[in-house]
Amino acid sequence: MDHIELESLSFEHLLAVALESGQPFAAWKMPQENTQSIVVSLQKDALKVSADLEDLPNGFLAHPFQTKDNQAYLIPADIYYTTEMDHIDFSNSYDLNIKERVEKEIHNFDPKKSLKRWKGNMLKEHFPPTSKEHFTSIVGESVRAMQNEEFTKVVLSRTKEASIKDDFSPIDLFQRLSSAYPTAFVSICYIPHVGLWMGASPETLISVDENGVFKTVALAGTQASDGLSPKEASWKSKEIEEQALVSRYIINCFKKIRLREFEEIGPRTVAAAHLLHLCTEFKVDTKATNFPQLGTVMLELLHPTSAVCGMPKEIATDFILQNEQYNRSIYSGYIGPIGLENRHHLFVNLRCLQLFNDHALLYAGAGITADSDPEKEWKETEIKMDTMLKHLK
Ligand SMILES: C=C(O[C@@H]1C=C(C(=O)O)C=C[C@H]1O)C(=O)O
Repeated sequence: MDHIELESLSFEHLLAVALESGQPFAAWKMPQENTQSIVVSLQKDALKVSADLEDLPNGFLAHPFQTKDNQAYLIPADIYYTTEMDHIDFSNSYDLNIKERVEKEIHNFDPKKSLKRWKGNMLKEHFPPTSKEHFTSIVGESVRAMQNEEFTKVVLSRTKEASIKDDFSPIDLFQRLSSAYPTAFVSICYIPHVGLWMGASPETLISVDENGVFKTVALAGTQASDGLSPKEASWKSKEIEEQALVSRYIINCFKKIRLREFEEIGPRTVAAAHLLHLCTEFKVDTKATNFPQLGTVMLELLHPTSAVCGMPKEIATDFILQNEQYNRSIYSGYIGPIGLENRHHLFVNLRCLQLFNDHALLYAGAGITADSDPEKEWKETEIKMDTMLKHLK
């Protein structure tokens, strides 16, 4: 990496430049950390890649829920900056002319002016939002199929429109989410043809830290916290079974690769915004097990987990594709930084929304089993959407 020193540069300044530019970019804040980071690509489009963490350039990866070619979008870190740095890193692959032009653009940009241009880069249309009638009817249909033992679990999701004010600023929303949700992965990412997405995810799909420690979690079961702390929560057998199913799914993935040296912690109750979930954490020391590529291997095996898809995976996927009547795009896919700071951290893209020029589209789903009640599952998607909705206004 080469770098330029910039006086009076702020994270928000760079985020504003990226947002107005129409270039692919992503900015984020990790759970339990205050640092905010941003990568910007200097190419017009994101790269289409297979999610091979060992071979990819550093950047931000975004994988849809479902794809025909199993490819992810990569926003390479041509420009990288965090609130811990006193300079911007430029990837070596660009010549001096481009660096100077970009540097000038950043200097001349007035971040105090209200942002408008970004709206012109938004997608123009989307599938109609899901009606309550449709959602509850497909939940009912899946419950009947599960009572007939056709499958065990399916996660059904839906969308909802919410208006935004004329002077709505994605940057202000990012800052509100960052301070409201210290334990979430707060992110904003723009990919041409995929759109501008923002979210506050509570769920790691996989991470590999700078010491080679691999982690994944089984997160499922949902209740409104209603003022209860995680320690005070109690769970019904439906949620306990639903979460155990996700844990079993992960253990099965370890079994497929004959990996026995994993540590299992939980299940415990964890808080995510105003919600509580059950969570089991799985850890592997990839150095001690001599398995440096475990992150890539598990990513391929895990996604989509039964926390967002179902069991068995193929039947649940078919049920989702045939019944939801919209395209999930990167909702319930995975997103996150790879390679930067010598670590990878990919999160399930949940508690998120997609921005259009005059409104937002919220996404949420709920795990359905043979015991589910359609009305309650609708309610569960409503309270999940509140994570973003509360801060949109
Ligand atoms: C599908 C979502 O969340 C997932 C489903 C959960 C559940 O069914 O209880 C809980 C946490 C997440 O793994 C979502 O937020 O949209």
